Amino acid sequence: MKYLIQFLQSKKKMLAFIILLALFQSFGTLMVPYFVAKIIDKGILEKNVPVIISIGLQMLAAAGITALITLWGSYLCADLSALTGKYMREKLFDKSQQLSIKEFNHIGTASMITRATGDITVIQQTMIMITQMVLPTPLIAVAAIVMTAGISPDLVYIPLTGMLLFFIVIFFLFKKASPISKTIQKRVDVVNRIVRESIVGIRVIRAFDNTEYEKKRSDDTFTEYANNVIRLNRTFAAFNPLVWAIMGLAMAAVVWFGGDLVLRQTIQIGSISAVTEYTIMTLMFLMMSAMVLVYIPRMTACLDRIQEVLDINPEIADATEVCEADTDNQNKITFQNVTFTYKGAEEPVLEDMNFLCEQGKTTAIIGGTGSGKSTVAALMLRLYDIQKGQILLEGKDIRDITQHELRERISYVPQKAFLFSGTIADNLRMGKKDATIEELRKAAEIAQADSFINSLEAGYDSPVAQAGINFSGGQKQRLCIARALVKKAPVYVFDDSFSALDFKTDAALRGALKHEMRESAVVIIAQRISTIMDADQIIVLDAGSIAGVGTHQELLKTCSVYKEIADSQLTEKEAGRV
Ligand SMILES: Nc1ncnc2c1ncn2[C@@H]1O[C@H](COP(=O)(O)OP(=O)(O)OP(=O)(O)O)[C@@H](O)[C@H]1O
Repeated sequence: MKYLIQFLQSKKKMLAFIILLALFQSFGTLMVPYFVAKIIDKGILEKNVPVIISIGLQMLAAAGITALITLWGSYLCADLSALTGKYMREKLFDKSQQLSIKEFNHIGTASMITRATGDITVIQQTMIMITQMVLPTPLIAVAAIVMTAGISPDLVYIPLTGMLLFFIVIFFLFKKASPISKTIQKRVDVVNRIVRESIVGIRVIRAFDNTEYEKKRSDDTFTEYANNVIRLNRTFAAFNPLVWAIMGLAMAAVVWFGGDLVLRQTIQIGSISAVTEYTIMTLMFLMMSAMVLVYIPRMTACLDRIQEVLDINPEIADATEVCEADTDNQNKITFQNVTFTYKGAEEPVLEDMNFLCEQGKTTAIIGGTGSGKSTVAALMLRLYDIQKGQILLEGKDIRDITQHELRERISYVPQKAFLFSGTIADNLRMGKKDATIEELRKAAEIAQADSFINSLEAGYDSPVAQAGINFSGGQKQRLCIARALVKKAPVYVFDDSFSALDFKTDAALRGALKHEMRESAVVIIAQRISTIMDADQIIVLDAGSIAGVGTHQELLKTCSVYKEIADSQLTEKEAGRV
């Protein structure tokens, strides 16, 4: 609720104007019964045609003006609701960019998507309903009571009793509907997760012939959701006839008691029609409000879920006093006694790591699955903060420079090749918005992607589907490498980025990289020895510790872990031992 209040405070004038329009709308709505009463009493009963015409015209004008005011109010309400959605989505997006990977994972992708889409839509729709249906209700109720009292104080008890009965019904309705509304919103998260998994994992589901199991899983989830919605609708099904009964009783009471007053000549006959209309109108607005109010627990549940994300204090934040990296420093990345443990893990994933990546040199990191290679890359980018030691970029602790500067100075190719929808050129320009087509071509040539891009009909303007699914694994990897190369940076990190390339392309790419990257430090993480055997230094990781550092030939002699990997992958001749 805090963020909604914050937003509404910034839109005070607009809100005040909407309330003012609601006031006029309520007044205008109540004017119609007033004119009807007057037409009956002064025109029809007295057979005075000019009065009928004159009051009829006044009535027409009042109805027309009220309609225009209502239209204006609706327009502003829709605007306010759209702006609320925009504000909340922008805030959520900004926050999602600040959260650490751990914090993001804690919320979960499916839930994050539901919060940014469905939850905000619920808030927007409920806001429109509140401003249009709930806001005028107290104004109409008070004005109707006052106007009824003006006609006859004796008849005031009828709308008051009607309202009292109505509130009793509402109280029980709320008690039953609120928990169901809250449950429905929670179930939406589960529905989204199941739908997302069954769409993203469609290939695996089909490959494992798991369709029946998935169908049952989604059926159960959808049924649970539907059952809750049915329960809510049933509750309302009982509500509607009750309210209509109250309205009918109120009308009968007005005619009964009003008729008696007319016979005693205390009020005129037209007044009965006015009081009936006031009573019905008040109860109708109350009924609409009640229907909207049932959505409020759902809206507050959505607001709470958004607030939960926005209130997270990102664990990785820039220091209050930051310094700039020393661009002349040749020691591009330094790990000094680095120890890192993932939250919740018992053992450190990396322990007491020391190494240096120098300008113009290629540092390779090799090791078995789960030995901590990708974690090293993540730590360089400060996706996690280390518990012990220091990581330096150009001589400065990465916690002392801004995250923006750090990530500006490192160009990174992730292990899992990911492309965004758009064109190839859009994707390549991610790290350098103003890169010329020549720059794109050059990067693609180094990444061995130029020839396949040129073979496409639209070349660099060829469309990339969502997540790059219209490209093969190897093509995606080459495009991701080209994307990283377009960005000029003193440090390049390739996290297992050559794994989907054939040996020939891998070799051609490494040759081109060596030639082009003389001014930068290059870090290549790999599982294949052939990818890294000509690196200037190779770091061998074994269960989070450095088992050896040196060149290929040195490690063959000194590091048993490396020798084991080499023996399993290369022939004697390939390993350079003969
Ligand atoms: N977000 C995480 N939370 C907890 N543990 C993690 C997380 N990411 C990785 N790990 C654990 O840290 C260890 C090292 O993972 P890492 O991804 O760095 O290994 P890797 O050497 O790159 O493996 P691979 O070659 O299979 O990609 C693994 O045991 C893994 O289970």
